[in-house]
Amino acid sequence: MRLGTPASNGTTVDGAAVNGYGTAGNGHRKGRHANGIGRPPATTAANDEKLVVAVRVRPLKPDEGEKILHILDVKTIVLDDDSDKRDVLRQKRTSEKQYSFDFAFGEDSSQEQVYDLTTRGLVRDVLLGFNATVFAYGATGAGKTHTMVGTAAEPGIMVRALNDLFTSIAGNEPPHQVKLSYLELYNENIRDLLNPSAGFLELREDSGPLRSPTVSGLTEIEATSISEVMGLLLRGNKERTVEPTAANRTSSRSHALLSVTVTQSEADEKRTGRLYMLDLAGSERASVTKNRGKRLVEGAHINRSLLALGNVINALSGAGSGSRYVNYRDSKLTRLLRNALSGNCRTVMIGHVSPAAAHRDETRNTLVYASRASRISNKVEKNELEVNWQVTQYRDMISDLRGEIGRLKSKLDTERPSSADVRARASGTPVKQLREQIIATFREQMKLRRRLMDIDGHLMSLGVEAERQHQIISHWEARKSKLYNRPTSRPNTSAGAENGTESTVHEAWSELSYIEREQERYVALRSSTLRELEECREKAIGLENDLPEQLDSDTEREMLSLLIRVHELEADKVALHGERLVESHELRRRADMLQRFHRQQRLTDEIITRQRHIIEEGKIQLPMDLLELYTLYQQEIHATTFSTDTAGIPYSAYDTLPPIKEVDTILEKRGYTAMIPPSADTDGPRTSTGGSSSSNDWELPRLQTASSSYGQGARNSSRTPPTPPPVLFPPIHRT
Ligand SMILES: Nc1ncnc2c1ncn2[C@@H]1O[C@H](COP(=O)(O)OP(=O)(O)OP(=O)(O)O)[C@@H](O)[C@H]1O
Repeated sequence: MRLGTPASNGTTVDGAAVNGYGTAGNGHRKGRHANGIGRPPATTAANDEKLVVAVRVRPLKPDEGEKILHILDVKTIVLDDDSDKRDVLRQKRTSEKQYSFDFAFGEDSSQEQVYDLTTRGLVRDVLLGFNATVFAYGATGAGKTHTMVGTAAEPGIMVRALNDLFTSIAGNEPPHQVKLSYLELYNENIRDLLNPSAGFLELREDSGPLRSPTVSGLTEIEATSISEVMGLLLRGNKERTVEPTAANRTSSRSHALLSVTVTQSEADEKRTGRLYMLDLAGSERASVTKNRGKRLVEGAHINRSLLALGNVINALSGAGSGSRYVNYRDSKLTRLLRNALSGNCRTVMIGHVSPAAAHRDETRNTLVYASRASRISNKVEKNELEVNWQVTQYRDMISDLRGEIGRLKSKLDTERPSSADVRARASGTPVKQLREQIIATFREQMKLRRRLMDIDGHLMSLGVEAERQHQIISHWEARKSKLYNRPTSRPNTSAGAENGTESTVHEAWSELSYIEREQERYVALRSSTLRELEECREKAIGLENDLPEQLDSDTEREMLSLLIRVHELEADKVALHGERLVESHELRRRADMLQRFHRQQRLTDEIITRQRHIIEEGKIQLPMDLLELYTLYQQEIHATTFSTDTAGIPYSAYDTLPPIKEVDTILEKRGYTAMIPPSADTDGPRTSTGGSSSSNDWELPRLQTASSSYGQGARNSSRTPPTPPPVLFPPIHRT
């Protein structure tokens, strides 16, 4: 079954429509919510929701010696990183590095503080119908289990969240349904912690375009009280694979995922939110854990899955140049977390570090990892709220009208009790038949319209997904220079992939084939639905045309016209919903396109800049026409100097533009000189922020080479010592 859904037969439901892992909570309604919290309709389309990143420092143990970490303020951690001291050239530089996060928790932070600032809000969101995830990351022995599970005296996030949840829903009408599932991922095998005898469970992906993860046969238990839910949690925790290692006497050797689903049903509405709480196994170095044999194999699995998670975080955070394919398939952990990291879910990551000098490397890695993670943003589709809110308004209007019809109906009955003939006709005559036929055709129309809307929505998702796959393929082709050297053709799938990148492209092609087949199927479905709808509409018009001749009184006419109006409004409501959906899809498509253009532009700028350095260094005489083109290009740069880029960052390329004297001269003649700032050394070594940590393993090498001396430094090389290269315009990684 899909992770966290009650189905037990392994079947899946369409993520967008029902309860897919990581998909948006789906029951929204107007005004007050069940927990009494009112939420105004969101006014934006899909919102970029940054992943919230917190880091917690565990207390230093008595035998751990020197401390290398301290908390500067509520957001900043300072690491005394002596790695630079080993570097003779950098010995004079400060060895302290600052890392900033959404929250920094010191050694004396309490379980309550950590819960309040990281997870309490998520519980509220889940009750509003959103999905949310909180996960603990860090080296082995850094305090993850302490934060997530805790002890009886100091309960952790899982216990507090469940407590909060039950307190919030107590006494609510209609009552909430709370379901719990708890699994562990041990050596790439999934075990049901609530039913360990079930053996290893299979992780599947459903057939929808979102490919939502589904764990086949996972138990989901309904809990009606806090004591029941605590019993389940305790039971699950006892089943976790925990072993002593040299680094931690009670080291969790598995990743544990607790999923809590909260549903509230009222009339025909259903609101579902999910909270995922994840205690990851610790990243570790064999030399620290002194692991051998089985422990070493476990460690390798843990590290592999965490590396895959690191790569996903790296790719999602946009590190390196250009867009990168986000490969979730390298481990079950990333496949399980796919929607939590990239989908429609609010996510909080709590990094854990030890303050001891002995764990310096692990600590630095975690801090860099967490810095990367803080660049990720998730799209949480609040727009659904807005659409649903408007739909609810229509529904209110319709129910008002229905009330009016009821009143009219009784008026009709009471005002004409004496006329037996009229009564007889009203209860079994053409007017009644007509009315029923009209209702039936409208209902049919509604059904068809809804179907059409679903089809359109699905087709659009497929279109967006196809575009994404095309993008992956064209990146790969560009990298391989295939765009220029040979015609594009689909790789021979039977030949097998040569390397990791190619296998990614093979996946993209197969995904694309699947999408194309789906598109064909849905286009055919759309045409037949449209045909049916047209027939139904014609039938309704025919019935309406018959009406006036059959009606005897003004009240009857009024009643029927109101009836029709009700259905018209219902039709408008569905159409509005559809249009909104179309708009939000279109916005997403355009945002993707803009991003793509933006990346292209940055690449072009980078290429031009590099070429200009070569020209500068080689003192190459430019042909006049190229000089003219450079001049035009420079003018364009001027024109956009004070504009804003798509990410809202003022786009100012000129301050980093390496000057070409001839172009500058031409510009000067055209009156632009005043706008050219002096060439500045803007890319000096940055050592004091986490995001720019030089010890970042994931960062791709910068495009400019350290050996190239250019700009002011190059031209004045006889007078001044070489300076570090300025940032080329515009920095590519700023997207
Ligand atoms: N904030 C804290 N306050 C007090 N004790 C802590 C804190 N954090 C961790 N500890 C203690 O440190 C030890 C290691 O912590 P814990 O087991 O939570 O680490 P872990 O990161 O989950 O390790 P592993 O990945 O090996 O499971 C435990 O004895 C725990 O009680």
